[in-house]
Amino acid sequence: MAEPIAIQLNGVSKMRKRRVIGPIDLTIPEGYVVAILGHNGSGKSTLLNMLQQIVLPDSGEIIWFGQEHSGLLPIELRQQIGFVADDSGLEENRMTPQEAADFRSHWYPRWDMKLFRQLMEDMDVPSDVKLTKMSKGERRKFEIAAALAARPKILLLDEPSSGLDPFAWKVMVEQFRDYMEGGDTTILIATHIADEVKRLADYIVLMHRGQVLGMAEKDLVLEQWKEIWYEGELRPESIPGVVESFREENGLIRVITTRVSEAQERLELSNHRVLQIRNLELGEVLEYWIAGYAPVQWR
Ligand SMILES: Nc1ncnc2c1ncn2[C@@H]1O[C@H](COP(=O)(O)OP(=O)(O)OP(=O)(O)O)[C@@H](O)[C@H]1O
Repeated sequence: MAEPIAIQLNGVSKMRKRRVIGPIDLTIPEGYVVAILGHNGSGKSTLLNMLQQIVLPDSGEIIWFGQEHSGLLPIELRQQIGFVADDSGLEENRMTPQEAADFRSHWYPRWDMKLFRQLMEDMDVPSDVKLTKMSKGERRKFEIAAALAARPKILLLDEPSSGLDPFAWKVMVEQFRDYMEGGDTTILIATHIADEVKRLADYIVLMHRGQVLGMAEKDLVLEQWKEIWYEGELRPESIPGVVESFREENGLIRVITTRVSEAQERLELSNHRVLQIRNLELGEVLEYWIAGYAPVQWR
């Protein structure tokens, strides 16, 4: 049976002053965490804001759980979408966290006040301070707690850990993981934090200059790219999957390959000694992906 789809974007685009975002074609399967990655200004927030209808697309269609909606999204659907925006809204500024939670509980039918209070306690957020008087990190923690307490089916997170200290970051990651275990929630998370991607994401979507370059399984992205150092004269071009090679000052050859087992076999069969193999870091892989070397297994 085909996997249920949470969100499908068909040719969605938005004209910005400096660049066009899109047209974006993207299918987000239900029940997974999808990390949206890309350089500053690549269009991640615009994409999330278009989903949330904070920004209206100029063209294209967005299909939610198999249904297209023209105009504003129906209330029943909006109530299933949680959002942690890049910058917090103003309307709750003069409220304390509890007042804001009471306010939101009227909007979200599945609101869980017990969970809200528990998360606020776990993240050590002051409860008697107005939101506007909170530090950036405290406010962010409140937004995360409130987004989860709404028990959404879809959670849109725009750099949720921005401003969090490492301890709060760990608690946040655990909360998202716990929440995911409980059901079929779909999370879209725009982030620059490699550890967040490693610990949370199932899939990676890479954006570059307004375009979606592709979507791939995180494990594939992190496991496929290797750097190999070897001794000998074998020409790097004859090694499978090599995308770049370097001759080191000590005479060793260093190659970057996406087909490590075949590369190793080729080296062993021709009696070349492999001295070291390392996984590329996420940032390095993304740069190769942007340069045109996409992960081989596409969705
Ligand atoms: N409100 C706006 N009005 C006009 N242009 C905008 C607006 N918001 C963003 N842009 C432009 O749209 C492009 C994409 O911006 P966006 O904020 O979506 O990128 P991003 O990938 O989220 O970046 P970052 O990693 O810095 O948060 C940029 O060129 C930006 O200057």
